[in-house]
Amino acid sequence: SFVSLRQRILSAVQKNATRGDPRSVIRAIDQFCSQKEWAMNVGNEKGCILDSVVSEVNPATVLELGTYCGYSTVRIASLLPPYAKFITLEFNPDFAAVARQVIAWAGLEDKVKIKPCLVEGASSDWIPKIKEQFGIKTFDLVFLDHWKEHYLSDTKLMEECGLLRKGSVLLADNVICPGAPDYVEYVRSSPRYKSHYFRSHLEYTKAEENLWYLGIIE
Ligand SMILES: Oc1cc(-c2ccc(F)cc2)cc2nccnc12
Ligand SMILES: [Mg+2]
Repeated sequence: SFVSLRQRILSAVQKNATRGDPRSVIRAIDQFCSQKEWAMNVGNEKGCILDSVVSEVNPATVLELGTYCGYSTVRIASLLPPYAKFITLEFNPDFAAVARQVIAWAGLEDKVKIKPCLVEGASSDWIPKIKEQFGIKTFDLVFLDHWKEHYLSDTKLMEECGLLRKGSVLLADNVICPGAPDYVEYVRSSPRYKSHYFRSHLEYTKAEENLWYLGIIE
C-alpha cells in the first residue's frame, strides 16, 4: 500500500538513528531529505541558526507553531533546560502522529511533556487557551513555522492574549519562500519590535531564504 512521505521520514529515523540520541535523529532526517526526498523540515543550515537563537535566549517557555515531523521540535527540546515548558502546535493529525514517534525516538517525550505538549488543532483556536490550559504567562521564545497566511494573525492574537512580553523573541521561518510579506511589513513598521534577519537558504536547496528574528522591545 502507499507509504506517505512522513512515514518514509519516520522509517528513516527508526532505521538510521539511535534511540535516545536527538542528534542522530536530526542527522537521519537531514540525510534522508538531502539524499532521497525533499521535505519541509527547517533543515540543518537554518537549524544551526535556530540552535544559536535557542541557546542565546535560553528560554523557560517556548511555543512552536507548526510541528510537521518534529525535526525542529527535537532540535529545540534538546537544548532546553529540564524545567522549561515547551508547547508545539500541529494542525494536521497525520503530521502530529509522526512527530510524536520522532520525538519519542529521540527520547524527548518527557522533555516536551506539558500535557499534552504536542497539541493538535488550529493555532488560532489554541492560542487563547494556552494560559489556563498550560499555566504559562508569557513565552520567552516563539518559533513560527506553520502556514504563512497565519503568521500575522497569530502574532496579533498572541499579543492580544498577553502571551508576549518585553524581551520575548519571535523567530519566523520562510518569510521569503513561501513568504509572509504582510507579517514582515507589520513587524518592520511596528515600534514594538526590533527586527533582524539571518540570511540562509531554503532547506536542502540553494534558494535564498531568511530566518526572521524579532525582539519585542515594548
Ligand atoms: O519550510 C517550509 C517550506 C515550504 C515550501 C514548500 C514548497 C516550496 F516549493 C518551497 C517551500 C513550506 C512550508 N510550510 C510550512 C512550514 N515550513 C515550510
Ligand atoms: Mg518552514
